[in-house]
Amino acid sequence: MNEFDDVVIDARDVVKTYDTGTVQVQALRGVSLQVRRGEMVAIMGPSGCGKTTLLNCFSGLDEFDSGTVLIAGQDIAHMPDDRKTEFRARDMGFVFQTYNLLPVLSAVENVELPLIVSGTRPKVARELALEALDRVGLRAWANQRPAQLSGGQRQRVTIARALVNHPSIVWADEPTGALDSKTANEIMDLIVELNAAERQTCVIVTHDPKVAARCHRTIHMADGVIVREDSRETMQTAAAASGAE
Ligand SMILES: Nc1ncnc2c1ncn2[C@@H]1O[C@H](COP(=O)(O)OP(=O)(O)OP(=O)(O)O)[C@@H](O)[C@H]1O
Repeated sequence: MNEFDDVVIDARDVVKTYDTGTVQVQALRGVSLQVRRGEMVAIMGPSGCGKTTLLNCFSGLDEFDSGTVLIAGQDIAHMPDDRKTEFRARDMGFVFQTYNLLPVLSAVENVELPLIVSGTRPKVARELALEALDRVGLRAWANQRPAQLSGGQRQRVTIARALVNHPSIVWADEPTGALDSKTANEIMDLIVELNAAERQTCVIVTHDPKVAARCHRTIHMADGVIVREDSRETMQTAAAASGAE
């Protein structure tokens, strides 16, 4: 672990209960995880085990009952909402399975949107958005709307939007879930390349052992807790054995 220095995500004993009024579901039952700067960590486990809940709670998108989450030393759960929003906009990028792109906006307008919302001047936002599209190989598609792009291209736009601010942490929930395996592989190439170039910390929820095999380590969850951790080498062997190579 010497190639990574400081801990940027430090979660201790996080408990999260959903209360639907009729039933209470304890989705996280005391989860602790430390992730170091520049690490790519995959979160795997059966459907309903708490992966998305972990991502939402750790990234400050959702509240939790108890425990602590420090991001770069900052206790985001207890930040005032406006500061939390600003912190997320500045330091975090989000990539979801369903692209969450606005259909009426062009690729470049989608990418610049978070910058405009956080107060960047439109001219500067446009330059940064074009530069981000360049990084994902889509500058020539800047004026196309999402419907005019393939699934892989749309996911690239989502990645450009997540990276436009050069965030220190990227949270990805099934980033390749909607893609065929060749395109999924290309998207992972891109994520790995960007991680290597910018030393972003990436937390990736995935069902795909091939995706996990590209990460530095894989955390396995079951029923709201972390049950095991595997190295990249172990996941590469597992991916190969499952025929996923
Ligand atoms: N908004 C909600 N209200 C009530 N229960 C919820 C809510 N969101 C999630 N849950 C429950 O919390 C548990 C964990 O859900 P979560 O979405 O984190 O699982 P997951 O591992 O990401 O699943 P999947 O792989 O299917 O996406 C599940 O039992 C789920 O039904």
